[in-house]
Amino acid sequence: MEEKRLIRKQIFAARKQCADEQVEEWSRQLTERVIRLPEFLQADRVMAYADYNHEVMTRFIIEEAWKSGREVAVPKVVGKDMVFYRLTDFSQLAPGYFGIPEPTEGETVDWTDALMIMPGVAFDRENHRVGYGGGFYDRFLEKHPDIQRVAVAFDFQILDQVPTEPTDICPQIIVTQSNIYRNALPKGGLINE
Ligand SMILES: Nc1nc2c(c(=O)[nH]1)N(C=O)[C@@H](CNc1ccc(C(=O)N[C@@H](CCC(=O)O)C(=O)O)cc1)CN2
Ligand SMILES: Nc1ncnc2c1ncn2[C@@H]1O[C@H](COP(=O)(O)OP(=O)(O)OP(=O)(O)O)[C@@H](O)[C@H]1O
Repeated sequence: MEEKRLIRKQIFAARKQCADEQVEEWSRQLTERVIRLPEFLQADRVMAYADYNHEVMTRFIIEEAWKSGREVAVPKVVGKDMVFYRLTDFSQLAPGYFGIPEPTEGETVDWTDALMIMPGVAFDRENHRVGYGGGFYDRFLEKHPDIQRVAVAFDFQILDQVPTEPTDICPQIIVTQSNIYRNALPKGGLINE
């Protein structure tokens, strides 16, 4: 869809403009919110992603998860699917699909009950999500309905409205450096924490 293409273009440009230090600072702030969520505290398993190109850095969330004894996995693209591999050290990652850091080898996991930290390009306050357009998360989540979905994004990735499709699976919670959006509340209500 043309509108999604324009949104991706706009957000990629904004992400590119951010200084590395800014991305890191916001990612650290956002991590503090994520690790205080009851959903995170209750999770034994965290399905994260390995960031690239100024996405929200997941390194601090992953380190916190390890520190508190939680298991962590990250995705690798295999054909049209994502396969999650257990991650115990960042040295297990190497540039893969479109240069995204991916696990090179190791143990795959098939968790049905876990907390997922989702990436995304843009979101709106009703928790609709636009990704890179591969449909990887929608296809994976369709098969894993019990996985809790927490998206992470910078404030500039939250738009008034983003286009949706019937196959989209939205995050239940979006965390930015300054807000938490929960779609269980009316109109995806805003909670300041
Ligand atoms: N860090 C990270 N890992 C992830 C995702 C993600 O969003 N972030 N994914 C989430 O699905 C999956 C990979 N999905 C992708 C889907 C399409 C393209 C792609 O076509 N990239 C091109 C064009 C980008 C564009 O301009 O639209 C490129 O990078 O050149 C890349 C990744 C799995 N791993
Ligand atoms: N459950 C599904 N089954 C089959 N096709 C799907 C499914 N979910 C999405 N698709 C298709 O995948 C394509 C990309 O979907 P979409 O634009 O929503 O990707 P995205 O969520 O932005 O990307 P990503 O999840 O990779 O970040 C679309 O053509 C869509 O119809």
